[in-house]
Amino acid sequence: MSSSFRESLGRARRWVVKIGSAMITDGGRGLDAQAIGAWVEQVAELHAQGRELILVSSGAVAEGMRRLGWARRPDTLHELQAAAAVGQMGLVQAWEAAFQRHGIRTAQILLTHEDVVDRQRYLNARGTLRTLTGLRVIPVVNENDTVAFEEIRFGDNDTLGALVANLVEAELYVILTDQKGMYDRDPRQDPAATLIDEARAGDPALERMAGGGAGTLGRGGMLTKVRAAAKAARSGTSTLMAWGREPDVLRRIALGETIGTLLRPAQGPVAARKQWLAVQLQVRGRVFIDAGAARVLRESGRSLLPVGVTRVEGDFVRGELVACVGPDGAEIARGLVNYDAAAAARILGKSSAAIEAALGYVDEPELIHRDNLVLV
Ligand SMILES: Nc1ncnc2c1ncn2[C@@H]1O[C@H](COP(=O)(O)OP(=O)(O)O)[C@@H](O)[C@H]1O
Ligand SMILES: N[C@@H](CCC(=O)OP(=O)(O)O)C(=O)O
Repeated sequence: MSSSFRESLGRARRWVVKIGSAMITDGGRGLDAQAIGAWVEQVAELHAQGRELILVSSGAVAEGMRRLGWARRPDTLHELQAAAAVGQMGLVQAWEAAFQRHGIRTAQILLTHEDVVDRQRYLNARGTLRTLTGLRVIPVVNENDTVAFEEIRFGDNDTLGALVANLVEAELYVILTDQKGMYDRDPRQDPAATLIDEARAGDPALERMAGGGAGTLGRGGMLTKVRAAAKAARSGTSTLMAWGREPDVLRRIALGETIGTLLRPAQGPVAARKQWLAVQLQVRGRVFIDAGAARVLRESGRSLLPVGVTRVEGDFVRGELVACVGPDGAEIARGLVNYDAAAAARILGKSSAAIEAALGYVDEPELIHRDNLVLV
């Protein structure tokens, strides 16, 4: 069962890949261009297969420390922020240069905690990330260290990566770190520690096995990774922790190979995503549907096709949440819409086969896919 799950996970379309400070700076010796080149080559390959990838890259503080000649992670917030500001320049330069060799554009996204917890900003960040991946750009995300106050800092990029996975509803969250995965205890403390192949994300036993306090470069250690996996699971995202220097690590994950530690969500992605969208998102518009469509949504749990829609209201973009309202004015369901308001207005009442003639392109035959639809 596990290996077939790995195989299906390998086919995941949307990935968030987080790379820790120790990995990217070769233990603090400076940005490791060779390692970056190897990851980028693999990301470019997965990207060419039509997948969407978002990188969460640590290393700004570590690279800043190196550039400033500091051997020890500073204690004061302003020194940390200064180091991050210096190092972030090198970080994005390194990613951009490596992706340029494959003709792939990159974008820098710096996020604070507020960008994810505030609904308006949340939608903004989500919309921007989705637009970028839609444009086939690879976003490179880091915490906005220079403006984040101590109390609102993500504090570690493991958590930031999980929240980004929630934002874009990624199927897979890969954490590349300096260990082969998660062990039953800290392998630095006890070389007899054994690697965990698979566990349930959020299992409290995992926290007891995870050591906190990372080395001089990173912040999180294993505890934040375990907690991040639990957060990622809220959107049905599976987390896979693996060694960043493992040859062909991303390619092999994509092939479904058993590598690293897999932390699986208890709920399947569909159920988790439905729950997530019901509580997290704001309704951006309404689509009015006819009696036939209302019946199939209620009774057969099917997707909403444009043919059953009579009118649209609101200014939504693709991927946003809209309410489906029946002929009697009552809300029947909510779901993530596959077309923006203008396109939806042009295809309403039409059969799915007629979408291309109306728009000149087809994103999806459904207006709202049943996986993204919750009855209310
Ligand atoms: N149970 C565990 N399994 C694996 N690593 C652990 C465990 N407990 C603590 N660790 C430590 O966590 C470290 C990885 O975390 P961290 O240094 O924050 O890396 P990163 O920079 O990739 O986020 C490992 O080097 C290891 O010493
Ligand atoms: N924003 C910080 C992230 C620090 C951090 O979380 O590091 P890590 O635990 O190595 O992922 C930086 O770029 O240095």
